[in-house]
Amino acid sequence: MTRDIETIGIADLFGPPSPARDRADGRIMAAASGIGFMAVRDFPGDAWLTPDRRAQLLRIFALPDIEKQKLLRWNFDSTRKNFYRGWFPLQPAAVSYKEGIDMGPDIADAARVSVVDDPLCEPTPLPAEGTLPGWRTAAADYYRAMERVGNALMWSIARGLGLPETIFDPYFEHGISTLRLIRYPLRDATAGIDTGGPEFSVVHKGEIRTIIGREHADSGFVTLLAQDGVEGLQAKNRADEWIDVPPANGTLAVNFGQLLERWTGGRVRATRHRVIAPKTTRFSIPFFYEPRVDAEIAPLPLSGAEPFEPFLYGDYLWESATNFVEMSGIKNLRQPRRAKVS
Ligand SMILES: O=C(O)CCC(=O)C(=O)O
Ligand SMILES: [Fe+2]
Repeated sequence: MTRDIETIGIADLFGPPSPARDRADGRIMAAASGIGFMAVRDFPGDAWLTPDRRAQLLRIFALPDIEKQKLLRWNFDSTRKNFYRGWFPLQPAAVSYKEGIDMGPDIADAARVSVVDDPLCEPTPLPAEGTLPGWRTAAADYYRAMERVGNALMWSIARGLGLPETIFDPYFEHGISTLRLIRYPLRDATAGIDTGGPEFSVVHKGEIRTIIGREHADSGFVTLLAQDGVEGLQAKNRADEWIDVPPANGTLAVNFGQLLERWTGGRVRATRHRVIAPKTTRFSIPFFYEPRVDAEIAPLPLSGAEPFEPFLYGDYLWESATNFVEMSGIKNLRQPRRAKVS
């Protein structure tokens, strides 16, 4: 088992079966079942991972407040009809000090919002084209590039588990992956918020650092995270130590979500992570690769894996995602589509 976060070239995942692809599969599975974090490079769409290209997406943060407010979610502006997609503003009293936007598959293809009455499938409020020319096209392109990487990793993980590589495919057709853009500004020392408590700060290499992203594990299958050159992300290793996940151009940090951990009976690890305040504003771009809302998640044919009661992805996701502070106050707005067997 490796202690550090490995960088893995994944070009071979996009080609035919080969010894090189087998080696990449092996390294990915070792990361997935070991530390639960890796960095990947060399894939179609990796041209996105430069400061200039990321800046095309991050332009949205320079919009005047009045434009951002038009994108707010219902829990921040009750005149809005969107609950799950859209803008979350800074919440100064919360440990997580960030603003940003959550975008769904309709960003890549407008036909991919569902007519079903489900907030998990609602359309994403987006800035008008005239306000941010070319931005929607860039975000659509980025979303599609990340879906492709997520898909390639999904196939690799299936092979790594000794399962047919297409075993997950039906679950991911019409998936509801989220592209999120985040900005963590420096905390405003004059805001009157007492950040002196232990939940707000940690000692890192002898220095007191404020936490700006609360410790958590992600909910979905895999997360593909583009960092924007500024440090701060940390992952918890198996020895329960916090290790830095340094940003590097041309790479995505990858971690595995709780869905995959449950699905594989714990064979893959959903690693906990957090963000500590850097010296400058931090931006990050996570892409949460996720199945369709009505996917029925049942135990995989893995020997020795703990069985579990099948569940619907949407029910599980809503329960999990609405615990995060940017989704506060909406849990009761969606009822499980399947009653729990008690
Ligand atoms: O900003 C980061 O680097 C981490 C973001 C994150 O963990 C999340 O949004 O789930
Ligand atoms: Fe996360």
